[in-house]
Amino acid sequence: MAQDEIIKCHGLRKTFGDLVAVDDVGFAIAAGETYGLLGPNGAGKTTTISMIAGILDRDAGEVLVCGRPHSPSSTWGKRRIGYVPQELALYPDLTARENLRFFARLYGLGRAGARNRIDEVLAVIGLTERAGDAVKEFSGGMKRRLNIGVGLLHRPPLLILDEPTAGVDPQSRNAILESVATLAGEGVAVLYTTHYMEEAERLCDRIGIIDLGRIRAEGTRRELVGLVGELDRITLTVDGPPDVPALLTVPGVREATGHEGRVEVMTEDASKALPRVLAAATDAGMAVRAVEVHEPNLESVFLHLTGKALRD
Ligand SMILES: Nc1ncnc2c1ncn2[C@@H]1O[C@H](COP(=O)(O)OP(=O)(O)OP(=O)(O)O)[C@@H](O)[C@H]1O
Repeated sequence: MAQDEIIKCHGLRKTFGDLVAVDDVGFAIAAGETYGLLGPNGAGKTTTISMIAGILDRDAGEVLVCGRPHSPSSTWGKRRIGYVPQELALYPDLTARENLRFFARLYGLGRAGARNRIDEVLAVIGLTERAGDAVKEFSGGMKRRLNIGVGLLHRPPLLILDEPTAGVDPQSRNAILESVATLAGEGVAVLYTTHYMEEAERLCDRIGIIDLGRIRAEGTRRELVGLVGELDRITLTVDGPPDVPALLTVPGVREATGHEGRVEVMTEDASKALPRVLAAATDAGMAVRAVEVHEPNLESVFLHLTGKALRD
């Protein structure tokens, strides 16, 4: 195994009667890396991570946690996984701290160790100030954050989050995304499922696009976009007719087209090409009035791969 590979799975398959919910799914996640499973409702995300977490039997395939085979009966692996399902598992009449204390005891944390860890976890999920309030007074997003906190108590090297921001308020959504980034920064491997393209783009180092139970493509955002041959587009608004041939000589520019007042430049990486394009435009005597950059997103990749939109 690669030295810092926390989770590796391959050939995962699960059927429910005639329905193949997950088919030949595999990926690996290193320490400190956030891997996103991006796909629409029913794509097979929950089924996949349930098999990895060891709460659902698989029909085929293998899961390795820190290099060791993992199965639903493996407590060694489960101790290394923090699994946060979509459903909340909290006691509404208890405070946030009491909930964490209860679960810390379940995990077998000693009293003193638990106290420190609970404080750390409350800070990570941004609920320190509300620690003494009953959970029934919390917003949906705060409950979701506390649920994540429960999954972190035993310091798992792998954190699995199932659509953690679905239906939460923007403030909690942001807090959740920031917590995940902090945890990854501390070396936790994160497996994150979502059908929000923006979240996958913002948070995930690598993304597996899943549809109808299969991973259709995998890579960084840029790799995925490159896979379908999509280019970044820089649009310049200029005075008068543009000098298109001058822009075509700029390194990194693949295409340029223009007409009175406007020119469009296609490039593999707009952030690299933009300064050069602007310099070339100025050198060629074009007066640039406005610049617009359009980078193709995962929505267009998903559409290209599956022929349908990520969200209906
Ligand atoms: N216990 C089950 N029995 C029968 N079918 C199931 C079961 N669990 C999941 N499925 C089906 O398997 C497919 C994959 O479902 P899964 O929940 O893994 O998708 P998902 O990508 O997580 O979607 P969602 O975001 O809606 O949870 C769906 O067609 C679903 O209806």
